[in-house]
Amino acid sequence: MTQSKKELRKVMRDRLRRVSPAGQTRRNTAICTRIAVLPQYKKAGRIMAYLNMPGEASLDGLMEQAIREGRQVYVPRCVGPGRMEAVLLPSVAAAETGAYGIRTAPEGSLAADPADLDMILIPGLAFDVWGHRLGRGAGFYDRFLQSLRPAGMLAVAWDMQIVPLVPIEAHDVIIPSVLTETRYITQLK
Ligand SMILES: Nc1nc2c(c(=O)[nH]1)N(C=O)[C@@H](CNc1ccc(C(=O)N[C@@H](CCC(=O)O)C(=O)O)cc1)CN2
Ligand SMILES: Nc1ncnc2c1ncn2[C@@H]1O[C@H](COP(=O)(O)OP(=O)(O)OP(=O)(O)O)[C@@H](O)[C@H]1O
Repeated sequence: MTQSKKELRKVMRDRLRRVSPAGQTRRNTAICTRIAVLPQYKKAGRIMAYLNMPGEASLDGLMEQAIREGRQVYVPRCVGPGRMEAVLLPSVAAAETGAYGIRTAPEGSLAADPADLDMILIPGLAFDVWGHRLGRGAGFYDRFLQSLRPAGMLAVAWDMQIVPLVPIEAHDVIIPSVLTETRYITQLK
């Protein structure tokens, strides 16, 4: 791994730690509202989102709403070194603590065929306007997204996570669109 990825992770962790709970809530509410009105989201019957770790935008409100609307919502479950699955979440309240202390779907939840997902909402520590993503350094999303359609992928972040340039390596998957509380940056035509 390049040293600069490591350095940027540290900078981002420090920056994200400083956001007040009220500031987080305000940003998260705006983000959930903005995703909910996207045409692509409105059409999506099978959505992969994520249960946030500290310093990530929370999609809990959006996921609850989507489940109430009868859509299938999936979240990551770590199943091996660098390998994850998308497992069906019956409700946000039903989430249990899994690997790395991250909430995930209860034991025995069905895994999706990743190719069947209409939309994949992707967390990260930092993104740039070219869709480069800095993750937590285990390569879970790079492997998971490797052979999937870019059109269904949407990165989700707070404004402060958009940086001038994310250092990338050959295996890094480009995420064609990024949504924040104020911006929607897309490479898609
Ligand atoms: N909300 C959420 N869920 C997710 C991810 C994510 O980024 N966000 N993941 C996306 O990948 C997977 C989990 N990935 C993780 C990767 C690393 C660490 C972690 O704790 N890393 C250590 C350093 C490890 C090391 O280098 O030895 C650390 O951050 O201190 C945690 C989760 C699956 N679920
Ligand atoms: N498609 C892949 N095939 C094999 N190895 C991979 C692949 N993608 C990433 N890796 C390996 O995984 C490790 C972590 O990659 P990287 O630093 O890009 O993770 P990340 O995207 O920041 O993490 P995460 O997706 O877990 O948030 C690297 O050592 C890389 O070589």
